[in-house]
Amino acid sequence: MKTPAKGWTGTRPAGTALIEVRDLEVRAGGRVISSVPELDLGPGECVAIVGESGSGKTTALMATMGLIEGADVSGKITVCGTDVLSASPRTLRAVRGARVALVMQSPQAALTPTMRLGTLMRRALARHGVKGAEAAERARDAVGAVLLGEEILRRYPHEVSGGQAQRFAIALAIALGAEAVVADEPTSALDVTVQAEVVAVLRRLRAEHGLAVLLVSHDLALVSRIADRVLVMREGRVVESGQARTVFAAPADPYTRELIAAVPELPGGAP
Ligand SMILES: Nc1ncnc2c1ncn2[C@@H]1O[C@H](COP(=O)(O)OP(=O)(O)OP(=O)(O)O)[C@@H](O)[C@H]1O
Repeated sequence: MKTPAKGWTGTRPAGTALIEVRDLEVRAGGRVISSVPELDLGPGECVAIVGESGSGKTTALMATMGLIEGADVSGKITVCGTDVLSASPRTLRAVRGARVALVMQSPQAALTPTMRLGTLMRRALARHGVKGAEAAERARDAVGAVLLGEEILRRYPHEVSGGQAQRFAIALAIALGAEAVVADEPTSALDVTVQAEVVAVLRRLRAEHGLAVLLVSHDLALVSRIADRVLVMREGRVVESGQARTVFAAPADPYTRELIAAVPELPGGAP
């Protein structure tokens, strides 16, 4: 029998997480800009990293995906069984391309402006060996899964809204068979109603497709609606981590209390 994972990460057997981070440290300019002692993301789970601007959230996420440049990264990072710090760029690209998808703040900027979304999806699928009728079916299913109509596939990036572009980016991940989405502030460029749509889509995909989500956000209200577990970062360190419900109901660290107090929608937040 496998040994259960330690601490707040729960009772999942060791080695079954999609993403496992231990003793991560990112150093730049002679200081530690981000350190995460322990982070596990299992199938269908949502883990959120929260904290003020500059606290090291994005750096932790980028290091996990093997995307840090100009800084030293140490520790142990495993994504879908791949040791990120020793893997070749090619292996890392394969993991990021298909099994774990990155969703950034402004997906529109990442879409080729002269290419219809359907063409873009077909090409991405073709790169992974999926063509013809199967590609068409996957594309239709994936846009349906993020609650977009099929006509989105005939549009160009400038013809869709920010929320639709964000959902399309998630659909692309689903079509490629991603098991996890790693999202950096996926809703911060969107207005409140559209943010709610993106959150609803992520929740649905977790429930129906078992999609795991690793989320960076400074939006605690959003995190409280979607995350199972949360890490609170300040000045490059994790000051508190645990089950989201527990952290939001009874924050142990004064900084977490401060963050929560600033959000009126949260219990414990200012009226
Ligand atoms: N390559 C680098 N070299 C030096 N400093 C860096 C580097 N990358 C990030 N930093 C610094 O590390 C700190 C953490 O940055 P990071 O972007 O991870 O914070 P964040 O919590 O995601 O903030 P935000 O919410 O504003 O994106 C910042 O002070 C940033 O300026």
